[in-house]
Amino acid sequence: MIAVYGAGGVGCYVGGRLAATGTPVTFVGRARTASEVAAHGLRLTDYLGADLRVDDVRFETTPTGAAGADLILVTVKSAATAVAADELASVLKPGAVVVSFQNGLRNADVLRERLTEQVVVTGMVPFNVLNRGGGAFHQGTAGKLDVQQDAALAPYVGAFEQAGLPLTQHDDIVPVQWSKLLLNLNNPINALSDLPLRDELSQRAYRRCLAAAQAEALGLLDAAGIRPAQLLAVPMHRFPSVLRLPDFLFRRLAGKVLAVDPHARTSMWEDLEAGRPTEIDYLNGEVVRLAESLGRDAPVNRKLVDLIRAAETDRRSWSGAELLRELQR
Ligand SMILES: NC(=O)C1=CN([C@@H]2O[C@H](COP(=O)(O)OP(=O)(O)OC[C@H]3O[C@@H](n4cnc5c(N)ncnc54)[C@H](OP(=O)(O)O)[C@@H]3O)[C@@H](O)[C@H]2O)C=CC1
Ligand SMILES: CC(C)(CO)C(=O)C(=O)O
Repeated sequence: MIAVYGAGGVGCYVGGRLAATGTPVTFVGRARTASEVAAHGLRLTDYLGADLRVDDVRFETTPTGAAGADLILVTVKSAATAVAADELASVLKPGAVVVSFQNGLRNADVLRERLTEQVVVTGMVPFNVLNRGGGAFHQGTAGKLDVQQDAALAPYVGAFEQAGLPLTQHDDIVPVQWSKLLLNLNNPINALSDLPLRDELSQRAYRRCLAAAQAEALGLLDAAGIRPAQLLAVPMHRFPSVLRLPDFLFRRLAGKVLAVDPHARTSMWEDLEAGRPTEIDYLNGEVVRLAESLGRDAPVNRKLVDLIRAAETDRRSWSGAELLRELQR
């Protein structure tokens, strides 16, 4: 049996796709999600036109829902990982395989520290999941699932393939995680813009903010000897120059980036909207930490951390020009 621990956007979508193709899945999450799913079942759609339903969903609201699971997909937000790990430690059987399908760099380590009798594998979800409400979840952008190569995953490879979400196994997942983090540097910009991703990325001023955050991070990664993996058609080190292009050229050369669901936003926008703490410390905060470890500074990413911290208590929306000015100060 597979358990999803933290059944929200990513968990309901990935677990739902597995369940829709006949894999037994138990979802563990909050009561509000449980009642939505009890009322409507799960509906999983994607940008390619897939439209799947799961009517009979096993949804539990206590950690014991994961007891007996052979594979556990952890999909809580980063700040909730330590608590989830402690809860899992009290119910999981020895030898169970736990995959972190979370953003950031350190969630799998947090799980590993606490789940000493289980096998913890680092994973990464490259695509966007939109929670449409009423048990409906939509994959808005392309991408498969990335994981650290591990023999313990062998029994589950077929199920993911059948679900249309094959696992790409990597010898070293760290450069993949850093590349995803470079993309996630947009999360605070998107959240501060208060716009859907497509509208935000259509505007050069916001893209210049992202280019500044990425260029800063890329310089630090270079100094640290870390080479981010290539996730999309363009190598990561060329992203800032593509982002800085005028709108008409950007549309022509990187139009695919804008072919995202018109309603899709980042998970950080969802957190601000719901009044929850964000993952800013685990995303742009990692760039600030990397700078500190090198005896350097990361003023653009530090400013984005500060702006999101402020927005967590007192929210306002920023135009692209305003945000760019603030980051250049
Ligand atoms: N959304 C997206 O498009 C993408 C997100 N990601 C990453 O995936 C991870 C998950 O994100 P996302 O799915 O958006 O997050 P969500 O907030 O939608 O889902 C997480 C769910 O887990 C619940 N939860 C937290 N702690 C526990 C617990 N101890 N037991 C049971 N349930 C718990 C949360 O409830 P509560 O809110 O009450 O804490 C929430 O309902 C993050 O790291 C995110 O950055 C990666 C790619 C895309
Ligand atoms: C896929 C992406 C980059 C944007 O939705 C994301 O990871 C997030 O929202 O956290």
